[in-house]
Amino acid sequence: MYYKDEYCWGLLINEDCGARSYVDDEVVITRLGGGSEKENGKLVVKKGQDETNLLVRCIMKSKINNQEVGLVIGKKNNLLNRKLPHHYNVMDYFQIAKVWPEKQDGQVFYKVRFEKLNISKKSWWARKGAPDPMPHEQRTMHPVEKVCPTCTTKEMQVYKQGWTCLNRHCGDFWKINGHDITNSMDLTFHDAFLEYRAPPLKRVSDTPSLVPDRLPEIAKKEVEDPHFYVSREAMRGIVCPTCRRCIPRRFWEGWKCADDGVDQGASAAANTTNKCPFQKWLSFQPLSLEEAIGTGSAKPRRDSSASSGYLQPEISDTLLAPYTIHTYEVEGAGYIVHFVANKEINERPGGPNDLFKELQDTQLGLRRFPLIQAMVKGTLQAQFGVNYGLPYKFVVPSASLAFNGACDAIHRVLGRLTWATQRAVASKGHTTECPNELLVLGYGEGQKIGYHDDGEDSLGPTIASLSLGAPSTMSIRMKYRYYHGFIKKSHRLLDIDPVLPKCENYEKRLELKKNFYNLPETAGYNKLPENKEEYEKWKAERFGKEKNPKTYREWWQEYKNAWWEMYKSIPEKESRGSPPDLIKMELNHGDMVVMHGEKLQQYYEHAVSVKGNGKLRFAMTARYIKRDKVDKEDWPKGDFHLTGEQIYNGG
Ligand SMILES: O=C(O)CCC(=O)C(=O)O
Repeated sequence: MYYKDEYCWGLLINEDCGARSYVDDEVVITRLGGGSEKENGKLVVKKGQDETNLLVRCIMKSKINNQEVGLVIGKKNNLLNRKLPHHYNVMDYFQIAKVWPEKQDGQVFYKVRFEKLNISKKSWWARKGAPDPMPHEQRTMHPVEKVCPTCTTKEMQVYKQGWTCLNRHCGDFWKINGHDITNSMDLTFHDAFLEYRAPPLKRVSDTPSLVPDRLPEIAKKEVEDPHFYVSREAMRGIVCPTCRRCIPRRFWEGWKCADDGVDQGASAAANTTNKCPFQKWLSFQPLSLEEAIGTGSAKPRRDSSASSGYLQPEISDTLLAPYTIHTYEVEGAGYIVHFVANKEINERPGGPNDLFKELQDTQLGLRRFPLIQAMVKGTLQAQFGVNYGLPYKFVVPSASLAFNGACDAIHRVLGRLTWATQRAVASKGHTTECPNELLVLGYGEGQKIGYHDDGEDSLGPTIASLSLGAPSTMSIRMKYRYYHGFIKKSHRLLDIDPVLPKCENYEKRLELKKNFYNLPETAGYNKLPENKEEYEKWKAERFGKEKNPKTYREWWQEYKNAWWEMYKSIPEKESRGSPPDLIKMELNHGDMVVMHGEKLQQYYEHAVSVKGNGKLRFAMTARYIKRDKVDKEDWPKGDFHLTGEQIYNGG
């Protein structure tokens, strides 16, 4: 359901709309989603709904206030017995004719009957050969109505099998002729219930078209604003004027309807190939640095972490001058080095100011990739990207470009990040591999990348990034499961819990763990097994011998009980939310960040958002990808040879 202000504005009907779900040329009946699970291929209602349920509240509010609802039918919905043209197909505006509770698997849940608003016109999804619709005034069919003898509610007959009271608080609810409906699956809708038409809805608002034509407005905006292409509005999709398909803005250059060049996008998910020739390329005028940064974006040279309740960095103006260096020690995980740039660094020939300009003047091939973990398969990332060198997770291998042949700016960025990688790690007395991959991300107005990690097993432990253009904030926090000690969805306790410093209930959790492992009281968190191997070794030593009076299962059960006892004793407000940010870094034009430590990616996650009204930001992130994790034929893509000015020495 798409809802706002507790109004239902739109609904997607896809697979599994529940028992008796129904779609014809004008009527749609569906259950309000949520609370059911598939068991042996059958949808079983596990959790009931009542009037306090958000979806029920939204649908009721829309019904009472005569709010029309836009319906979208998904390809997986087979109630129409026809092949639908797209993955998701906009039907039309509907009115909510009836909302009522039903009972199944011992749970009460809600159903909705929608009626198409404009019934004077044949629906595009109407059966082949269906006659023209009858005028509204000739539709006289109406279901029989009865007054419930127990609660006096007047109710229409919904089911063929007989009349039932649909007031869920009445003793006669879900009874036919005084008998409980035991097998609700046998019920069918009465013909009159399907065929009656509610009085036409007085439309309350000037509802926008469900298939908006944005092209005239885009043409106007492009004339008014030479930087329209990075605006929020320019990031939205359009409807193809040729084939009526929704086209997301997949390309930096604009919109293209055909699927060519889309490897894992929405069309791949829908398993279709579209060859429509329509494309709309935007006009581009490069942004100056001032325009990209935007007005009103404060430019603190110190991280927020340096001045508030976050993890404090160690600050040095001399370590790698002219950069100011902020070093964050993330105990038990690794470290983060923030290279804070300044005017002198940025203005040097070939430096960040020049790079920002050159990157805009180059056709980089930026495009939006599908999110790896998306609720709806094929959903695209907000920002645009292009990958150089060995392929990284966002792209299919063939989409990564070789360093050889990349423009000079890319090589200079690589030079800077190679230098930053080596120097940051050397400042802590370590060494690391040089990068062989570079991901360029282009962010438009207000865009952000949500919390994620770069912790794939194909990656080395060091990640370096350079920020150009608009300022942004990088936030780093512990992952939910490590912060709380259990998995969010299943509430399953972590068997290998590292009990990291600053996690929730640190002391109590550490004490329980030390008891569990029989560790001395003085032992720190770093004595706990950290991986499966260490854990299995401990388990074999302790429980492998017959003489142990307790089995591992009993031991674990006792620990689990004690853990949840401890958890229950903590006020809910303090213990269930998202983990707090540990570090907040202000990334300004020319800044670089190096994260080092495998565990940093394993236990922590980071997010970056463009600040204020910043309009354009490039983030260039260099990593080392382990060659053996990549197809041999892609290896040459990671080879490069820097010459002259491309080699950076920190000036
Ligand atoms: O935008 C940035 O600075 C960082 C991008 C990022 O998190 C990534 O590439 O994984």
